[in-house]
Amino acid sequence: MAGRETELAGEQKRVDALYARLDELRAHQRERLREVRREGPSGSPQNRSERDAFATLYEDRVAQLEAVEDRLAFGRLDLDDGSQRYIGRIGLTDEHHTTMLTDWRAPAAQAFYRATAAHRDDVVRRRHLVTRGRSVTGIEDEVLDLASLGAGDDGDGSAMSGLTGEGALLAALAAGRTGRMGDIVATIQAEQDAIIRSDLAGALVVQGGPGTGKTAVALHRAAYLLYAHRRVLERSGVLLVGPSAVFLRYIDQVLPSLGETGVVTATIGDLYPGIEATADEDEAVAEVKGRAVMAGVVARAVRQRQRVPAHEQSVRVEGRTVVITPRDVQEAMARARRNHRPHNLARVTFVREMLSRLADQYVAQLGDDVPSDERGEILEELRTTRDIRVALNLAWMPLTPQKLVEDLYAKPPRLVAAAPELSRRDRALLRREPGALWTAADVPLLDEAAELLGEDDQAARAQARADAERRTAEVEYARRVLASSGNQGLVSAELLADRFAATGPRLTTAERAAADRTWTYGHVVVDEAQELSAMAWRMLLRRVPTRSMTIVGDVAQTTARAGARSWRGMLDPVLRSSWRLSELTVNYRTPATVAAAAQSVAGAAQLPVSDLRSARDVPDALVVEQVTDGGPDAVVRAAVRHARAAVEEMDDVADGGRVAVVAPAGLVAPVRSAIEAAGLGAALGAGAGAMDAPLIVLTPRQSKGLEFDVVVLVEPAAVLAASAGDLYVAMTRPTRGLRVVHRDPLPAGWPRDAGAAVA
Ligand SMILES: Nc1ncnc2c1ncn2[C@@H]1O[C@H](COP(=O)(O)OP(=O)(O)OP(=O)(O)O)[C@@H](O)[C@H]1O
Repeated sequence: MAGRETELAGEQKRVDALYARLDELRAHQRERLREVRREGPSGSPQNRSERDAFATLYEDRVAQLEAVEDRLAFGRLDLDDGSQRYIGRIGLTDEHHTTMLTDWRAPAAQAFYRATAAHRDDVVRRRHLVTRGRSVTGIEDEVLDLASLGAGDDGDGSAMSGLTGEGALLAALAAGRTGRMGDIVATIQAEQDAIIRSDLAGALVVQGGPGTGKTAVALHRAAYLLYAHRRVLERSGVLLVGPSAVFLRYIDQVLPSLGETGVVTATIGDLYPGIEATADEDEAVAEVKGRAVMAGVVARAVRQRQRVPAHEQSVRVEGRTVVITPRDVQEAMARARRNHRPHNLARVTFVREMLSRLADQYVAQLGDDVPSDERGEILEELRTTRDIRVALNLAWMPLTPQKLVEDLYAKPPRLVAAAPELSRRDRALLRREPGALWTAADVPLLDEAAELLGEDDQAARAQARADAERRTAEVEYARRVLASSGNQGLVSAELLADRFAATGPRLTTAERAAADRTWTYGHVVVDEAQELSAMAWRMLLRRVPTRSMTIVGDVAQTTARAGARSWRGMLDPVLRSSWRLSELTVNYRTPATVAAAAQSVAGAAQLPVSDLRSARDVPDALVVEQVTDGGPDAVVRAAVRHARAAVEEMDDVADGGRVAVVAPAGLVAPVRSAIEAAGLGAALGAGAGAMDAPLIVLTPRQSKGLEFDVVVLVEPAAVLAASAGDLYVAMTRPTRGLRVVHRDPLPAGWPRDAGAAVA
């Protein structure tokens, strides 16, 4: 015991030194910030912009140093040469530039996550430090150099072989949920670490059952890539795509806690700047819109706006007649298409060619040689003649993506012509009045249309050239400023150039990227990727031409009808075979009893479930109550009873505790009303901040990707009837307990002995 106390005291001393250094750095940055601010608003605009840029820089750095307060240091490696290496949230050096703390993402930290007794990587001992605030409250050692141990001791003591730092891990898993996802930086497991540090290049697909840490791994990988490839990714940006706004809010603290704030987060519906996809949509309609054939439908719809007239048309211009002939139109079209430019851009060539042909007719009637300036006037006259304008528009209509897609939905003959491969029923599903709100499934179609239509981008291209030149000059200037101010290494010249606001407020990379439909990112992370339709994949791949992607999901949890049933089926057509697959196999969330029941039910429903081992079990994790009498409201009343008991149970959970009632869509409103009627309304969350409240009522679909301490699941058979994936998702949300209330028989595959039955 005395040995342990001594060890703890030793670690406390070391941790104190690290926090002291952190405080020193914070004070230093704050002082620099004060100095910059003290200089006031005088000086040339150039000086002012430079000062503002440094002020923002110091503010960011202070914020970053503040964000690493919790568990600053969490590990120690004892190495063969007798040295010790402390692992933490960021790297720290002392005033002599000697390393005090190694960033968890640095190559030197990798052994903390990967070393095993079989592959020690020079590690004699791995130590996990447990801290609360700035106090060291525990240490947990794993001795990897077995020669230094007695026989029979594996130096690990894990209940399940392969888990590292089991005590710290189990403590993390058992902690109460707060409604926000936390980082796992202190307890990343080896199979997760291999994915996190996998190469930047190419598309990496991570398949794993529920609770295997896919979301956690995806976020830590984003932080790792930004660390390891900062130069490239800071400039091009990283995009993270998630399934819903609630989900994005659930995860929004993880990257900042890892010191990264520049990642753009979006749902598929957010990816077309200027379009707000707010309307809900029937699954069947979304499925049709998501089919790969819709790319051909949109392409045909565009092409059908290029039409050769059936007859000649004579037009009077200034007392003379010119004739628009089908043959001229056809030839002008052929010329316009030659460069394969998008519709609206090729149209410029078409119109120019047609006007030139009409001008030839006009000039021929004048008989004399016509000087070139007069030909210009004739061209202008023809261009502004109404009948000619109408005829040329009918032949080659200028279009916005919105108009094209809206017309497809609103004008049945257009859809018949563009989509012969769709059945009458499918086409009827797409029918919609003009002016209706956009849905998430419309966005990939609009994006497809935007690609094929293009914008008249001459002005935009000139602007882009000017911007690029100015940017090069600014980066060069920033480089000189960094060199002369001794700030190299703190920030890249590119980032500092972003901050120089010489011409009004300048946007960060993330802001610029989010506002630009044609932005191409350096890396894209997709979570719950199994839900994306074929059309959504096409859109996403346009955002990342390098195909540097992290794609995480579980094809057994697919609930969208347009989503993936297998990765190969969904990704081969868009990525060909240029993607690699990794699997996660350990469930860290759900108690083993609940996970086993969910696997069994999902297997019976023929879902392609992955192998899954569970890191732990919890006593009485599964409770089932069958309601046999009392009318249809009885199930709702039983759900409320369980919800109340669970919320009360959470009072004893340190640091949080969240309860969700997951019910079939038709029962959500009755459950909500019953909760309010029972006086539990104050605990109930709603809107964007719903996850912050102690209690929430959700459909299975809305619970996707989220987790709660206790889930009360209402009528699993009804959930299954809508979608087997929905039931698998709903059953695998709790970290402590699943309470099931039902009248209808339990779904096939429900283990007979699973769950303490309540009468
Ligand atoms: N190495 C780890 N250490 C501590 N906690 C972990 C670890 N890996 C995963 N977890 C925790 O397990 C839970 C599930 O993780 P996560 O949500 O990332 O899983 P998922 O695979 O995305 O699940 P789903 O497919 O069900 O959405 C989270 O609370 C996460 O913090």
